Amino acid sequence: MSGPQKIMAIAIDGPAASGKGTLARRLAAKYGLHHLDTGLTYRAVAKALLDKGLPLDDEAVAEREARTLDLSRLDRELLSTHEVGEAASRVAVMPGVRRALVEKQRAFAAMPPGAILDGRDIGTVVCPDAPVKLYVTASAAVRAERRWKEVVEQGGRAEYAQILADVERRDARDMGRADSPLRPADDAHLLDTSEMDIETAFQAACAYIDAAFGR
Ligand SMILES: Nc1ncnc2c1ncn2[C@@H]1O[C@H](COP(=O)(O)OP(=O)(O)OP(=O)(O)O)[C@@H](O)[C@H]1O
Ligand SMILES: Nc1ccn([C@@H]2O[C@H](COP(=O)(O)O)[C@@H](O)[C@H]2O)c(=O)n1
Repeated sequence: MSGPQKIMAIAIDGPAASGKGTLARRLAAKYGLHHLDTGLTYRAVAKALLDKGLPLDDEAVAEREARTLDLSRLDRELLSTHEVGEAASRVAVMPGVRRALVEKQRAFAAMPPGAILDGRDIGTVVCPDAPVKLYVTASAAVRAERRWKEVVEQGGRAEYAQILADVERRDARDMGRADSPLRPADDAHLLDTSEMDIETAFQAACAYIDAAFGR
């Protein structure tokens, strides 16, 4: 008789536009794991407030939205706007919102055979016992350029200087908040992709994960 199935959890954190989502999606496909972009959960709460004309600074109201969030209904395309991202980083400072979302994220992480979660506090708060933690980063200038290219390739208009200012403001808010600030977990593996393309970053992450799991 086989014992209980071992759950494999991989935690990926990093600042805005560092490439953690791109990496997490590819790693989930390679290792056959579920994937949750936890940024979408904060974005969904923010969008619900915006759509209903509710204030972004009322914690009780925002927590109520967070408690009713259905993780199976996160629509990346609808949630990807700049306005929603900004609003998400404002509701993400609220402990009540974080508590509600972290409960849901932990339940997701416990699904067999395992999951990859990416965000800002996965290795430090959501899955502190994850056997593999990656902290993906790149300089603010490189991240802003990646985001600028993304917008232009999708047919949008963007000012590089404006995007750089947005990236820096988001970093300051995410790293400076009192509850669950963005920082690498003490046992996280640092992956600075400033000088890596997507494929090189993916191969570096796979090499680290395979070594951690003794493959
Ligand atoms: N190593 C890389 N080299 C060049 N471009 C990259 C690299 N990694 C990701 N990108 C590109 O940078 C952009 C941002 O990547 P991605 O959305 O994965 O970042 P993120 O950290 O998940 O951002 P956010 O937290 O803001 O959602 C995307 O257009 C992606 O294709
Ligand atoms: N684990 C997380 C994930 C995200 N946030 C906040 O949400 C904002 C939007 O996230 P994106 O990754 O989709 O850009 C982000 O700026 C954070 O404020 C978080 O706090 N914790």
